[in-house]
Amino acid sequence: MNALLKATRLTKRYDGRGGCVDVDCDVYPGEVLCIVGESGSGKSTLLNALALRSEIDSGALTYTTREGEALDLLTLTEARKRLLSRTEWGFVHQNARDGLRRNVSAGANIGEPLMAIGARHYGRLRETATDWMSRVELDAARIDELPSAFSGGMQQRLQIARNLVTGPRLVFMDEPTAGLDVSVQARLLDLLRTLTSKLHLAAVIVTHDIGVARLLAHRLMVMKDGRVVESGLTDQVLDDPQHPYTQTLVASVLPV
Ligand SMILES: Nc1ncnc2c1ncn2[C@@H]1O[C@H](COP(=O)(O)OP(=O)(O)OP(=O)(O)O)[C@@H](O)[C@H]1O
Repeated sequence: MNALLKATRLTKRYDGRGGCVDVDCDVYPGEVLCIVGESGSGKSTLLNALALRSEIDSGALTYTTREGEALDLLTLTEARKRLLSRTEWGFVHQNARDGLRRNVSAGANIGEPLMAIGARHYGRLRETATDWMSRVELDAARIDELPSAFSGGMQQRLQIARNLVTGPRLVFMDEPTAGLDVSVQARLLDLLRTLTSKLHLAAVIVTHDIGVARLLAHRLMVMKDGRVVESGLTDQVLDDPQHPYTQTLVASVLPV
């Protein structure tokens, strides 16, 4: 099976410091990859670089489209990047406020990405939005309410619906459950696991929470000081960590 997204020696630094360095990474169709590591290890920098949300210093990055076309992402025109992010990708922000439009209704938040790729039939847009409200376990009767009327966990569900409504193949998520109450977090993780599996969705998820990674990820990449120090199948990495840093990370969350 060919990788959907392939990064080779990807480097993004800030004035020669921080960021991420020489990262190799493959994401396969339907696979959930979690990037874990402590604060400042370079997780968000890498995620933003992979999702073309920041300039990359060096390395290679390719993506294979639905049609099987291998795109060199680093030489893509802005128009093509936009199309890619509207039709094949999603990006879920840690803070739902960054991924939702505050002054339009929940339904419009879900319908807008479809309109951006040409959908115009109001009745069908509303029907799809209603359907997606239910799929992310929101009360569809609240379709006309503004995002601010929903709780933090519900807003995150809305953001997920807005991202998935166009049927992307790859979704990037930056700490999607951070900052939520534990019980809200657990339900959201459950939903994410169900959706990624049902939709055969590939996802790259940044988290500092090993518990989140254990629940969601097929594969893990452990980062420290901007570099990947260990990667592999989730159970393998967490049950038999090889790098001393991973050992510390795993030991720090073992039940006492
Ligand atoms: N805009 C920036 N300007 C300068 N340095 C930055 C910038 N963004 C990140 N860095 C530095 O790059 C390194 C990696 O940061 P990054 O935010 O990618 O880590 P992270 O693992 O996502 O951390 P966190 O979990 O706290 O978000 C850190 O040393 C950080 O200080």
